[in-house]
Amino acid sequence: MVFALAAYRREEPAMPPPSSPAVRCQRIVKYYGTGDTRVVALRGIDLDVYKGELLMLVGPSGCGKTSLISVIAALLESDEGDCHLLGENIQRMELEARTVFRGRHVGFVFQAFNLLPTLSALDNVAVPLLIHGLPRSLAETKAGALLERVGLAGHAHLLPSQLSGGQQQRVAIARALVHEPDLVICDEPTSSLDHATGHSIMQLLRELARTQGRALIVVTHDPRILEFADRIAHMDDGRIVDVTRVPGTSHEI
Ligand SMILES: Nc1ncnc2c1ncn2[C@@H]1O[C@H](COP(=O)(O)OP(=O)(O)OP(=O)(O)O)[C@@H](O)[C@H]1O
Repeated sequence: MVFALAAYRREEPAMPPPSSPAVRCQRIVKYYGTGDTRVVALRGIDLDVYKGELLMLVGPSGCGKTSLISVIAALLESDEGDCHLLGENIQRMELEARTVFRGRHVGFVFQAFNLLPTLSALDNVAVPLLIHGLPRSLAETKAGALLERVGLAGHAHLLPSQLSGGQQQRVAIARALVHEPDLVICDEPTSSLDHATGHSIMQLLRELARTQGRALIVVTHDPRILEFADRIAHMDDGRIVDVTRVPGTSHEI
């Protein structure tokens, strides 16, 4: 499915032109299963994603979006081709090095928020920093600053169940960004939110990515948020069939 594009407004300051890509996929092929039951999920994907860029990945169910972001994040090994993240071929790394590299450089935002229900908003955001070995007081200071940045300074000590869906997604965004990753991967970040909340979440994601030069990949079925993209990669049957540049973008790649 190829989404129609309308005219878009641009409010953020222009970013400088990108240099080397944060993500470079070359001829990525992914199979599941063997023999008669083999499914070809990715059929030779070439894709670059640049720092400061928001790339949306769209297409019908089963076209390979989840497989592609999983290969990019090295959660899934491809069967052919290479994927470089920040110039590193992470698929070729040992498992432990790959996990450390992913933990340091990639942040994730999911449709279902995936917050830990017994931890406060502050502690949820601090978790990645504690995992990276930061002292608790420093982790909490950083987490608090990011909660403030996403507009939830007054909600730090509330549990996820005491927050609205939009507020929970803001906490999830703060958690995804607190360790300052170079790449943020968002899987359907707005699909459980109403239109206005989804809009404000996308605005926040784009601002936080752009001002800090991060690369953002957003998988979505939600045509209402396409206006936030710099580029839209349309997938079908394991291929990228079209890449649309959204009018007004400052990136000349
Ligand atoms: N673990 C698996 N085992 C077998 N086949 C799989 C597996 N995961 C995905 N597939 C198949 O691979 C193809 C691509 O799936 P994928 O989940 O990447 O698509 P998608 O575009 O993310 O779909 P959706 O929008 O529904 O999440 C589909 O045909 C799917 O059925």
